[in-house]
Amino acid sequence: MDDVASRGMVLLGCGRMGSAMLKGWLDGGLNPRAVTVITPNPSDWLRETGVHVNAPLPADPAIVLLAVKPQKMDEALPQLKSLGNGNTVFLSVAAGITLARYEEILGAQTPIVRAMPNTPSAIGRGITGIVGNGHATQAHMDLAQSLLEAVGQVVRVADETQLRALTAISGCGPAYVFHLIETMAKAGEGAGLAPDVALQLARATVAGAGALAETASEDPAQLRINVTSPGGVTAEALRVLMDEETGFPPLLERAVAAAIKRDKELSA
Ligand SMILES: NC(=O)C1=CN([C@@H]2O[C@H](COP(=O)(O)OP(=O)(O)OC[C@H]3O[C@@H](n4cnc5c(N)ncnc54)[C@H](O)[C@@H]3O)[C@@H](O)[C@H]2O)C=CC1
Ligand SMILES: O=C(O)[C@@H]1CCC=N1
Repeated sequence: MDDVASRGMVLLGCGRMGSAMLKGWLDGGLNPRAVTVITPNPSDWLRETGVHVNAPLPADPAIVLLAVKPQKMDEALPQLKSLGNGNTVFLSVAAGITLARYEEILGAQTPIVRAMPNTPSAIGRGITGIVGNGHATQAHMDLAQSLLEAVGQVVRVADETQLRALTAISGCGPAYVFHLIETMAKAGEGAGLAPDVALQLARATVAGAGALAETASEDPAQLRINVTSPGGVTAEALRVLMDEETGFPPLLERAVAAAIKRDKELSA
């Protein structure tokens, strides 16, 4: 982090993901004057942080965070080409775009780390997978990891292809869980509860179960069994949800396969 404070950091794009990460770093004590953000539409929050917005680039920043949409990368990234092939690490959170594609744009000697975070990073509860190219040294990987740990847990994956599956599970996963909350609330309404009560029940149940799954010594399967009284009520619901043909297992398998297919399309 001393290196970031002295050489500086650049953010390309500062929407939901970029802001969540920047907030974590600033809350952790990073000097805003060490940060330069390039973004066409800076938010009020960003302007008030005291970072440099759309200012000239530092000559040799320690790190560049790439946080534009994958579809914007080809248009946005070439402006940073002068920082490639040096000792600046490029840390990308964009889905789908491969290390090889970054090397094509920035130069083959550029240290690049691909990362896939998720939106709970906004409250310091994210989980991010990372993988580096051949020029990302241990020190570069450690820098990327320590920056990402400011917003949650970090796992390193052995090779880039695994980032696809990780994206489909933890990158997209919060959306699946939010949809579970929505659909539980809807089902509660359908069964006669007031909408606000149904939403409160669904939200607290998912949050409470998540916290229990994270802290309990038992694994999730045992926690499920703990809820399921033999011959009781939960068992009947689980008979539907755990059905091998029509329940969660085949449904989630299809959802994950669809996410992976799209990730492949984005990297084509
Ligand atoms: N939202 C999520 O849950 C996750 C998103 N990601 C990745 O993070 C990246 C950003 O996603 P979000 O933050 O959700 O999108 P967003 O739309 O909130 O932010 C993108 C930002 O890039 C800016 N931008 C557009 N064109 C630009 C240009 N030419 N130069 C500089 N900035 C430009 C936009 O103004 C915007 O502020 C994507 O590549 C996505 O794949 C990764 C993990 C999770
Ligand atoms: O939907 C997307 O493409 C990004 C990647 C993971 C979460 N959001």
